[in-house]
Amino acid sequence: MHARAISASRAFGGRTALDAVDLDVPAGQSIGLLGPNGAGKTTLLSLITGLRRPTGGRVELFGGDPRDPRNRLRLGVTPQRTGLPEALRVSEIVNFARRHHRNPMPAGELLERFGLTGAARRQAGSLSGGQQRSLTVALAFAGRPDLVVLDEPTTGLDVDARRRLWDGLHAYREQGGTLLLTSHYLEEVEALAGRVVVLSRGRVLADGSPAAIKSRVDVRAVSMLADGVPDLPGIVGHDRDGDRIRLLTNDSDRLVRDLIASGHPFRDLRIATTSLEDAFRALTTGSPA
Ligand SMILES: Nc1ncnc2c1ncn2[C@@H]1O[C@H](COP(=O)(O)OP(=O)(O)OP(=O)(O)O)[C@@H](O)[C@H]1O
Repeated sequence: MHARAISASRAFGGRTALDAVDLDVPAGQSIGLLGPNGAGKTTLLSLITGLRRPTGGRVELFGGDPRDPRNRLRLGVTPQRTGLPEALRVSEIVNFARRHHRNPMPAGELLERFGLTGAARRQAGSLSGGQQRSLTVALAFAGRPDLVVLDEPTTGLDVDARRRLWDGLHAYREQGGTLLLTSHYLEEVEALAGRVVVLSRGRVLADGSPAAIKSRVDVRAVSMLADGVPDLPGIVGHDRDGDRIRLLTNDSDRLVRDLIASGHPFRDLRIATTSLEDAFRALTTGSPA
């Protein structure tokens, strides 16, 4: 097991950010941590990477203490926000990272993998936002790590830059690497992870294949002008905006058929996709606020 959280909790002051979370990260697996803002994803990563200690439970990295430098040397990390020394060239930054490791990846290979070959001689400050992000992710791979932990690797990147970065991550996976990443995008964890763990309010809500998670968070909103909420099967949550009632469901076709058959009076029916945040709330409470 490359990393493990055993009933791990973390509080900040009186506030619980992580609440008795169990997570196994076996060698060779790619895991996507998905969850709304404030779910505890970054906090969990900070425990696994040894930046913070749990206030309850235990966390192991390579079977030992995440703060032990011997374990951390086998780890590659890209935090959510990072700075680059703007005046240094890309190749200088890459070599600086490589020098911390005994058997680093050749600089050319690393740049090639993340689509940065043409930028090797440029100063970091002159790169586009996407290239800077790709470089900070690439640096996590400099030491041929056994486990790579990435916090929202592609947030803010355009579609092309995101795909290029995904290609780099796929290459690592194909060589047997172990990946733990957070994301706000279901599409991203589907593309990169074989397993998805959904966190919400500091707890694990769901843990399964991307397809299984997708079917649970694929929620539609059937909304209408009506007086009350109909009592029908398949409604996983509801809310109200003035006279408009929004019914959340995993099967909008069936809900509409049942609604009409029930004779419940309504006007101005609309069907819309929902945000992932809605889906998480439906998963958490069965009834979004
Ligand atoms: N250093 C800190 N001091 C106080 N509270 C904190 C600290 N770090 C995190 N928190 C709180 O812990 C909770 C979990 O935050 P965390 O950053 O782990 O969530 P997240 O899932 O990574 O969110 P996001 O997707 O926005 O990055 C939040 O309520 C946050 O406000």
